[in-house]
Amino acid sequence: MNRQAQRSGATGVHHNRQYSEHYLDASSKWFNDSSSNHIPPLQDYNLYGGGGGRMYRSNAQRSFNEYCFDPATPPRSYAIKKNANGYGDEDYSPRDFSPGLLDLHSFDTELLPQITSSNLYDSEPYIFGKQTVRARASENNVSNSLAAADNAKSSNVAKIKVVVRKRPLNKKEVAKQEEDIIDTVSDSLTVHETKLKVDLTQYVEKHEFVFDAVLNEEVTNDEVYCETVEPIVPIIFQRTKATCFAYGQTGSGKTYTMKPLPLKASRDILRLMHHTYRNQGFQLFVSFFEIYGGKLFDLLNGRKKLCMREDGKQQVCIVGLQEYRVSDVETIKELIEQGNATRSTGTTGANEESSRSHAILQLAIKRSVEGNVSKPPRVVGKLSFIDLAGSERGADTTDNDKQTRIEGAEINKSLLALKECIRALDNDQGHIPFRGSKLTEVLRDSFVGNSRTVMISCISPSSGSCEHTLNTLRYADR
Ligand SMILES: Nc1ncnc2c1ncn2[C@@H]1O[C@H](COP(=O)(O)OP(=O)(O)OP(=O)(O)O)[C@@H](O)[C@H]1O
Repeated sequence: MNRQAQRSGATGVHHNRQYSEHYLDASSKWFNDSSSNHIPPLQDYNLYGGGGGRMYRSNAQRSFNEYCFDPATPPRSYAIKKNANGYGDEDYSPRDFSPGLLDLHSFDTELLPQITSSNLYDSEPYIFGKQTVRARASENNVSNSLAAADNAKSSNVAKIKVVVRKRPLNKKEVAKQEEDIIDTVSDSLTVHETKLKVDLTQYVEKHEFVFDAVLNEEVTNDEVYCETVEPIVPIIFQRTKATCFAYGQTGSGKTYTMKPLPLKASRDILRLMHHTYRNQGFQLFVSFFEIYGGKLFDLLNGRKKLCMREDGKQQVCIVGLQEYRVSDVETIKELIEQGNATRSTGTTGANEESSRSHAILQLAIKRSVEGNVSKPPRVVGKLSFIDLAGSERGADTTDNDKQTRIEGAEINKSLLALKECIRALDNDQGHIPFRGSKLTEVLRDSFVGNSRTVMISCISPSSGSCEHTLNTLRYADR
């Protein structure tokens, strides 16, 4: 009891310390400094209900949609047409889609060549007429310095960041009188593992870990976003590919953590596109697929089976994957909801099955080559969100059911391969072992070149999950 009380005290201290600093940072970045603020303030940041939203609401002044109007976007009624099963299908007009990741004649999986800040803003093909050029000159100067600031910021964003998120005890755990065995203080945490001696007396073994950030059970989804994805959003305009994934046992909070992130990121991306990078020809595309039993399924196209190929330049392409060009938050929200619904209803026993698949949502920023709109746009940067299969599923290899064993082995393979790739990236190894699994092959282009990786390790605080929690923390430990 005493220990428990002390521990919650420590957690509180950590929370205050960490986030009082963060709020200062966030406020100066987002709304206090309105003169240099390149992203307009948010109106409602709490769509999924998980976040506190307290950082943003009081300062909202303008409707976000003011910045998001793009006549090239198909009407929303076009974007989401569902059949009787609730899946999107052939009702879509082909004109609503990009060519898909595998258009062998497109440059889709290739990055645009380096664009310096100055020519990024001087690029005339997007400007219609000389008067407009002059009128926009001063605007562009401002944008120039803002982009330069983004460039400077990008060099400060760590190549790999590992964050641990502890969820609160749930009702079931409380009913079973399970204890919270995790202490968090600042960026470190301690697991108190109860063990038995040979004479059956109990003792507690402490396991200490330090990470780039430790988020305790009081931390909201908004705060998770600020700590993880928000810093990398501006740099995907600077030819960077970034990956954010959640790792942890089933029920540890991976989906709860990951679900709001793409929408929050899309809002910021659109805000940058319509403000800092206005008239620069950037386009945003969304795709959403899952890897289940080593096979790929399109979550925005009725779980259509997809296949992966490598082109002559060893660029990975996903044949037939639908990508939607989007320019407003509402459409993105609907696409994400559609994908999530497809993920869980596409197989029997929603939760059970969702923990056996890896869901990958990608936000790609593209731009036409040298302003030539007749050519397919090229990828400038990409942000991938991955809700991984439950980590303990990889251990299902002893299950009697053959299918479960095969799935378990596949998950095991992909999680190990992912860890190997991250380790290789972390050590700046020239060779990244992508071929270890479908998951890492699909992510190949997100790991090469200028990349950023954020791993969110989700843990349950309960004594009953101690072994899984230790496994998760050891996986995340660098
Ligand atoms: N930080 C949190 N605060 C409050 N509730 C949480 C938190 N994290 C998770 N939960 C709740 O715990 C339950 C399990 O979470 P979630 O479905 O995200 O787990 P998961 O790791 O994605 O599981 P699976 O691998 O089976 O998909 C959900 O009901 C979720 O709402």
